[in-house]
Amino acid sequence: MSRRIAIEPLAADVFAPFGDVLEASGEPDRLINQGLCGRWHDRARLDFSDGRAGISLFKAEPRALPYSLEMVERHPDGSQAFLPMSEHPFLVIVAADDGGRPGRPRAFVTRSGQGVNFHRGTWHGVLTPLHEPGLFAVVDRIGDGANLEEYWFDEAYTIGRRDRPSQAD
Ligand SMILES: NC(=O)N[C@@H](O)C(=O)O
Ligand code: NI
Repeated sequence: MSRRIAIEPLAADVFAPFGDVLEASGEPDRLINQGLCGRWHDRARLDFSDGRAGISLFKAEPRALPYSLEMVERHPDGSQAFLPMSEHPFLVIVAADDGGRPGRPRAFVTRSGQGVNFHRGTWHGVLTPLHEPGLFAVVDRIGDGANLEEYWFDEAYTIGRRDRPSQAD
């Protein structure tokens, strides 16, 4: 099977097996602050085996497309959320688990204003901005242990350009 992977637009239903899509879309769950603010309430499953939730700031180098995916990782002890602090789209790569190894990855591109929360133990690519500044708030587990399992592919996958449908598999 081809090692080229087409990029799909991020959608909550498609992403559901891997995590949550965070976006202020549709009607808010609550109107607060004298009706001047919509609240999309409790939209991500935070899950930590022990330790606590923390918020860190990541400033990552933008990547160019096509992107060579050499590895994915997972965090067995906690979920991890990528919340962009700019309006730019970014690349989100995930893979289902197949007997302790990642299956064929899937690649998504966000729309401006979308963030993601990987469920605990979900195979994912590391934070992958596509534009400067690659500035994100990251909500993940603060605690003991590495909480990190990496898987390096024998052969890299090529994450294609969305505007080149010929790369679709
Ligand atoms: N290692 C780290 O803090 N970040 C990664 O988990 C990542 O997914 O980018
Ligand atoms: Ni991670």
